[in-house]
Amino acid sequence: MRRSIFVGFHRAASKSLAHTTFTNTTRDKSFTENNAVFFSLCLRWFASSSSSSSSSSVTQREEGYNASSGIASKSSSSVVRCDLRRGGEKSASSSYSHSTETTPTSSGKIRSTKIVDDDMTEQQPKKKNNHVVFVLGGPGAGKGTQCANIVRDYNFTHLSAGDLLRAHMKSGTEDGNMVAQMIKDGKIVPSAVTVKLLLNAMADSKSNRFLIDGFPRNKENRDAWVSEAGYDCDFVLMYDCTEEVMLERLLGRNEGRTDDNVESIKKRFVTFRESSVPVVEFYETLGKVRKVDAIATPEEVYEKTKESFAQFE
Ligand SMILES: Nc1ncnc2c1ncn2[C@@H]1O[C@H](COP(=O)(O)OP(=O)(O)O)[C@@H](O)[C@H]1O
Ligand SMILES: O=c1ccn([C@@H]2O[C@H](COP(=O)(O)OP(=O)(O)O)[C@@H](O)[C@H]2O)c(=O)[nH]1
Repeated sequence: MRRSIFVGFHRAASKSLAHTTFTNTTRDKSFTENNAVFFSLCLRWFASSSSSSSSSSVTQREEGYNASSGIASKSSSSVVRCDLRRGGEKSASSSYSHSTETTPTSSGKIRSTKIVDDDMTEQQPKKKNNHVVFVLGGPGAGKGTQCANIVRDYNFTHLSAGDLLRAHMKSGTEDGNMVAQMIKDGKIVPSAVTVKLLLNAMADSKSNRFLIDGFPRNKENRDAWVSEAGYDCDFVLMYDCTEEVMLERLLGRNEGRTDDNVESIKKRFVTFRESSVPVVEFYETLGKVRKVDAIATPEEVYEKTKESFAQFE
């Protein structure tokens, strides 16, 4: 990691020098040359300091960089894994900060992507043969209904994050009680809990095709997933529906759920708008979203859905 920061710094410095050299007037050339000497000394100092573990100033530089870019260091990501094994009680916001796009400067972006990639390949061997489709859409959009069709026709295993959480809340543990209250309030359960449940369910399955229904519900969920699973989804299947239609469907669902009442539904809609829509938008920037109009009949919605699964026939 230090090496990649050094390379990034070297590139940024070289770029800055090149820019200065080609744009300044002759009068400024001596200043530019002095600058070059200064930068060169800095680089030498930086390189020698990087190789010495006792240099506090370089460590501060590195920590400061990580803090501003939101990149978890190697040591912090291993702490997260320990927490997951223990039961994931740590709050999601403090556990996960892996990200590739939060770095404030453009030169930082290049460096941060490299660091994340290094961490992934070194610590998280990718399970390249797993296919994961995230199934998203507002509450009541018809995700579960369509997942049942996909499972029947394309040999996928359906993992509903909501169902896993509802089973967990019945455990009677402190964690389970917390989940029960969060579901009633339409809040998003900490990523550590949900990711652990999902990965455990996947580990128990012989399948390598998974429909993960109702997850990730926010960007933090997604980052936690990538951090722990070591890979992202193949694509996101997004069921697009109006709140009016979803409300009607939810009130007619009759599955005895604690959150299918008007008060909870309104809260779930707010959570969906504020937290889940942004994660869909994030995946849109990656070109991974396949949107399906969910207002039509279940059969019509499935006809559209099938277009995304041709590769799995
Ligand atoms: N296209 C559709 N048209 C009408 N009702 C639907 C449609 N899709 C699902 N439903 C019904 O709406 C309710 C919510 O569907 P569900 O699949 O449970 O949604 P989600 O998993 O997105 O919360 C269920 O009662 C289901 O039978
Ligand atoms: O990844 C998830 C999935 C679900 N939930 C919680 O479980 C509830 C029900 O989710 P589910 O997907 O079962 O139902 P939907 O609201 O989509 O119909 C949500 O409102 C959240 O409180 C969560 O916190 N994280």
